[in-house]
Amino acid sequence: MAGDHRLLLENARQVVLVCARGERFLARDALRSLAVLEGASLVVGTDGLIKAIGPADVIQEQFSEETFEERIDCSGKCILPGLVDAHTHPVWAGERVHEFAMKLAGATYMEIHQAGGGINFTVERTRQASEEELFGSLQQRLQCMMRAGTTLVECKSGYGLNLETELKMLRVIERARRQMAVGISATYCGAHSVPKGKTATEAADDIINNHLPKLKELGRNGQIHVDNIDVFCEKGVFDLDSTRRILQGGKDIGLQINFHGDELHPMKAAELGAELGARAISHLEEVSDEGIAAMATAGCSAVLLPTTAYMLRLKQPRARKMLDEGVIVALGSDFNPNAYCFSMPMVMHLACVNMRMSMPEALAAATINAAYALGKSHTHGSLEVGKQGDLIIINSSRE
Ligand SMILES: N=CN[C@@H](CCC(=O)O)C(=O)O
Ligand SMILES: [Zn+2]
Repeated sequence: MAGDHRLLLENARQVVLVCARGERFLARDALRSLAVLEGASLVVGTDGLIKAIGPADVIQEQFSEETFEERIDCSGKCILPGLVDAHTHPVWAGERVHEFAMKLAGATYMEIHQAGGGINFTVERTRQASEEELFGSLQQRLQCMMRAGTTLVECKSGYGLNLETELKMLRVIERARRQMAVGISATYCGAHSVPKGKTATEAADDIINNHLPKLKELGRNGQIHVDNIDVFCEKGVFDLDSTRRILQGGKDIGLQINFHGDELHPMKAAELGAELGARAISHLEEVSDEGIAAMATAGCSAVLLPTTAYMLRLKQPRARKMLDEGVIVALGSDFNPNAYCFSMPMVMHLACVNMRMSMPEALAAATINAAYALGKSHTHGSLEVGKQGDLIIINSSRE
């Protein structure tokens, strides 16, 4: 039924705005208390944007003459912004359950990787898979994420490594972006691993000379929209020099830098990211003190991935140190064949228990700060007038 507005959420016990003054991120003291309204209503317009939020009686009075396509009685319930998942690898074929058994028997992530398993195992299977098959599994995975409250998700390529398969993955992500009711930030991750038969330098040359020009062309004519460039900067994968060249190449064609760094070995990835103006760096289990300070100064966000440290039995990233130093801390599920988690609530829980983040810090990290990591905190990540009407209603009266 047509109406003046799409949606009226009435009389919620609590509306957790997260922030209310147009903040692009929350850090330091701003994380101590999030913006919350009690006994409030919220209106979403036909354009999908938030039109009004306020005390239930004020909204009722203000909109008394207007019609809504849908009204939901939120008495006794709590409204939150949709969750933002800042790091996922959701396009792939081929299970890696056998590797879980190997890890349980003592093998490390890198031992499996160097023996041709891990990412390169998934690359083989993903190269063989049809676009239709990849789209079908992506659709199902995104639906699972949405059911757990995610409304904006970063999606990486990176199981193709050659141009043909990287483009196939990016087309699949583009199709989901156009067809599905979830926000997507697309990341080109052609430097996720060094392909068989190439050195890291050769792979970097191929990316810079062949992949990036093609992405630029496809972006220009509107065929594929890519937001971010990623590299797995790690000992035995891409060293600091190759990482720098690839990220700079991506930045030169207008992509935001958002990469894997300082995960298994200290690489000075954080220092590099700060220098290059990176939006975000993920993992950071092995980040240096200098790297943390550089990220705080540069406004480069840290995307922490509690499922990785849990799955691989790594030491936890130093979330408390980062928060104390003023780094913008965000969270991601890292959904991939090695860390099979769709749920940002589970990620927030692990962040609280294992990384010692407070509940408000975890919620900000999974909303406004994750949106910042994707360059989308002007439109996503909090409930404020003019922002996207992405929200979740939970049958619980309090934040
Ligand atoms: N560390 C690199 N990439 C992924 C793992 C991908 C895989 O193992 O397939 C991560 O973020 O955890
Ligand atoms: Zn990753």
